[in-house]
Amino acid sequence: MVLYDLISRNIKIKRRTFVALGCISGLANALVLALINNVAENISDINRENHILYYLALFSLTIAIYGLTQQRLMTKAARTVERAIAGLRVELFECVRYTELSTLEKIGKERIFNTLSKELQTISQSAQLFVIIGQSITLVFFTSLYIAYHSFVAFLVISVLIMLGASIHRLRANEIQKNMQLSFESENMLIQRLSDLLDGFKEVKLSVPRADDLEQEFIADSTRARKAKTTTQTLFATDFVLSQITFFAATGAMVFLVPMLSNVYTEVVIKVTTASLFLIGPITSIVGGIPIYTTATEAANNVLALENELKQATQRGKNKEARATDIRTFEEIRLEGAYYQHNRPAGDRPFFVGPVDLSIKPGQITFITGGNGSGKTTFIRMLTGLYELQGGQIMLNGHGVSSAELDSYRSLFTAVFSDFHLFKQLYGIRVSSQQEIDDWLVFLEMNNKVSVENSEFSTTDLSTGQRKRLALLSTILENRPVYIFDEWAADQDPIFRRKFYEQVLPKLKARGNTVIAITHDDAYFHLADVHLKMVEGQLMEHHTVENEGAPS
Ligand SMILES: Nc1ncnc2c1ncn2[C@@H]1O[C@H](COP(=O)(O)OP(=O)(O)OP(=O)(O)O)[C@@H](O)[C@H]1O
Repeated sequence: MVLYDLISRNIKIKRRTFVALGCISGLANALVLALINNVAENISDINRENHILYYLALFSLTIAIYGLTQQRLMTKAARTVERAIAGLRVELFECVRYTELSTLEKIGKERIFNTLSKELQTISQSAQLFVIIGQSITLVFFTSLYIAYHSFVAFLVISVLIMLGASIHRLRANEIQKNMQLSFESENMLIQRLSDLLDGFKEVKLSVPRADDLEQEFIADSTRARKAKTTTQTLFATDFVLSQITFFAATGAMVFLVPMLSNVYTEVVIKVTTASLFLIGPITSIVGGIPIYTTATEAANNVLALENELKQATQRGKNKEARATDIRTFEEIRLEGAYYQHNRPAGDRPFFVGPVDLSIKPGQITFITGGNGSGKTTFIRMLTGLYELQGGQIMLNGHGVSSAELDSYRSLFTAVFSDFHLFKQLYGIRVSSQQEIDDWLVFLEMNNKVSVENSEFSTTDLSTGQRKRLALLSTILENRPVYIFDEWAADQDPIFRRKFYEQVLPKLKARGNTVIAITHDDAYFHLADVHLKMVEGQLMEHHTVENEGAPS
């Protein structure tokens, strides 16, 4: 049901149309059986009375009705499921978009990739299966009615055996689900190992032991996935064989058992036996479809679990319609007792930043220094609202920023993080003049390498320092009130580094922009209006630290 609920929650499924089409095609299918039985039984009479053409026409008409309704049914099912999947894809994308950074860090990229690609595809592949299973159930129903009409005892025997077959499957459903979950988790790990290989390809190429270890881990995960999948498939295969045996037992019961249990004529035995043989197709479809259905149900469970986790702790997720407003100016950003603690594995020493009390004024240039792991990046994420504070608050122009206002608050900032991502397309940046872009490209000494056309960089296949210049250009074109740079100049040559500190930052300041830069370039410390230092999660004025002789 979870699968049906997931598919139907955003689109209106025309159940009546599906049921009507399914009944017609199932009935037509059963009629084919009745016609064949009838003609075979009375062939000499039919020939004698010249009725063969009449039966042939009826037979053709029944097949045509079956073909048309079946085709409509399958097309409709595919359309419905694909529309639902497309909606789900966008919904999950939005869930990721609206979730918090801390939630995303907890969930991990691999699971999101796996769910958005493989799991949705699994659900999509099950579309035709719904029809085939639905239609097979209809056919089993009509054929059973046909059998019941001729012999109620035969009908009872068939029903008992079909129920027996279904119970065998139900008994093992838990074990199957457990193994499917195990294979999903192993596949997430496989994606992580593959990302390690691709993202760290250079490092892997340089070190055979690293490559060996990575491959060993990959093989171990792959073996785990294989074992879980093989166990699942073995369970399915046994189910399949048992259900086939049950079915053969049912057909055998028609000739061996039914005549013993009731006084039926030979022609009735022939009819119910033929009818039960006619059940082979639909019952095989149902039993064969169970693995796909179960896999798709498990995929639906994984989609829902991910969606729930993404939505958790996302207050704004509930209110997506309330779009953030762009804030283009501010008088003061103040942190009051701001505090954030990272989730750490049990037993690890907790790490927290804060409480931080700080005031940032427009046009100010603030430098933040501090040792590795002292909490500078964490602090920047707190300040920009990327991490929701666990204590204290952010005050904007004297008013506390609520959770619901965080999206708007974040629009104050633009940033080049140390692990920045360069978007080839200038998403969300509306530049009024091409001249402005070209001028900046010249200023950043990138005009001979890159051009911007249709809001897109002509290339991003550049050196790290050059890519950082393009990331800087994107932020400049964005023109937000506050600029965040996390060790921006670390990858620049000395000449451009100087240009960054002595020309770019003053240019931004002259434009009225505020700059907060994490930096270790002590040659330029004098350019800062405010100089702060982070020491083990505690933010303090730089001279205070120097006076106390704290470690750097
Ligand atoms: N996502 C995370 N989950 C758990 N702990 C984290 C996470 N990110 C950082 N930490 C921990 O927080 C501490 C501070 O990290 P942070 O990145 O803020 O330091 P930093 O001063 O920016 O360091 P660096 O100069 O090396 O970039 C580190 O001890 C780190 O282990």
